[in-house]
Amino acid sequence: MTPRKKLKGLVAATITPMTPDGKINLPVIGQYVDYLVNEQNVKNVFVNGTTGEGLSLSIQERKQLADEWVCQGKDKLDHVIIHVGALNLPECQELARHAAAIGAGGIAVIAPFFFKPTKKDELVAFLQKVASEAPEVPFYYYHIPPLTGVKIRVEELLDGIKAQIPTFQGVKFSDTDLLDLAQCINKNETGEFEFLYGVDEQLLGALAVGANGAVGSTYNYLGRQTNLMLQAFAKPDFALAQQYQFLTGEFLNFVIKLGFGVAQTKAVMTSVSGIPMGPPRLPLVGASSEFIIKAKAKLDSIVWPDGH
Ligand SMILES: CC(=O)N[C@@H]([C@@H](O)[C@H](O)[C@H](O)CO)[C@@H](O)CC(=O)C(=O)O
Repeated sequence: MTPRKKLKGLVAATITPMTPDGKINLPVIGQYVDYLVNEQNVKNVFVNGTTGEGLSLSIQERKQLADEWVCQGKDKLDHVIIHVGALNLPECQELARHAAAIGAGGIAVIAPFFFKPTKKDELVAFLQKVASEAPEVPFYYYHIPPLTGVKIRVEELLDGIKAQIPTFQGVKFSDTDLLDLAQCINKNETGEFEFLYGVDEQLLGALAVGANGAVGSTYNYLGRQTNLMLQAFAKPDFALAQQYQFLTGEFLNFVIKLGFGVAQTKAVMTSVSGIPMGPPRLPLVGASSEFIIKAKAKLDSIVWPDGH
């Protein structure tokens, strides 16, 4: 495999822009790339994941989106990771082959969650069959037990993983179990794997136990501020890093109480960036106008430590 720039820092979990009648709105992706790079200082993306409603899209739509992100991101983005997880193995494999063919910087896979793997070996066997379809592409396991219900601990999964999945590169860790994350990082003595944290409201805790970076929905519109938190942490200026985390937490705590998910993320991103993200796809339903007004007012009321 060609050596690549290590993935660290922020990764935006991309939203899938849709037209008012529910089709994929590919033409806005070029503008979206520029917005992430120029306004949010975010140069990595995770496409077709949870925020991207990947599991609500057809295989054809997922391929179109992957193509467009790779194409529009060329010479602008550092890493384009494509989520290729699905409920059945052939579709995952097809998407993995496609991601390899278009030159994606990485692929990621969630655990299948209708018939669920219950043991580590079952999960690894599934992941291995997907990874081997893209033998030159760095592979990430996407751990998101609140949505998949698959609670196999990652520190257990890591044992011997390289022998079975030579392309294994790391984990997108979307769980609040910082004990599991810390054990993974402790085992990763040589630093061969990357751990990208996925619960934005507690990223600082994950950084403290050694996460390399983060993948999340809020980095679409709070990337600039979260980057300042990463800088403060690296300095180190923990008091400043805490201020940023408290403020992003204040916003998320506010919207979570109102009811917050992918549909609401689409609405917030539309109002902050001006890029029309459109409605979500059923079974998700669009955010209410009351939510949009309150969320925007809350965001606007926050005074960030850098004065913006
Ligand atoms: C359950 C969920 O959607 N989690 C988000 C978070 O970024 C989440 O939106 C944020 O922490 C706010 O709760 C990400 O982990 C999901 C993600 O990275 C993805 O879209 O694949």
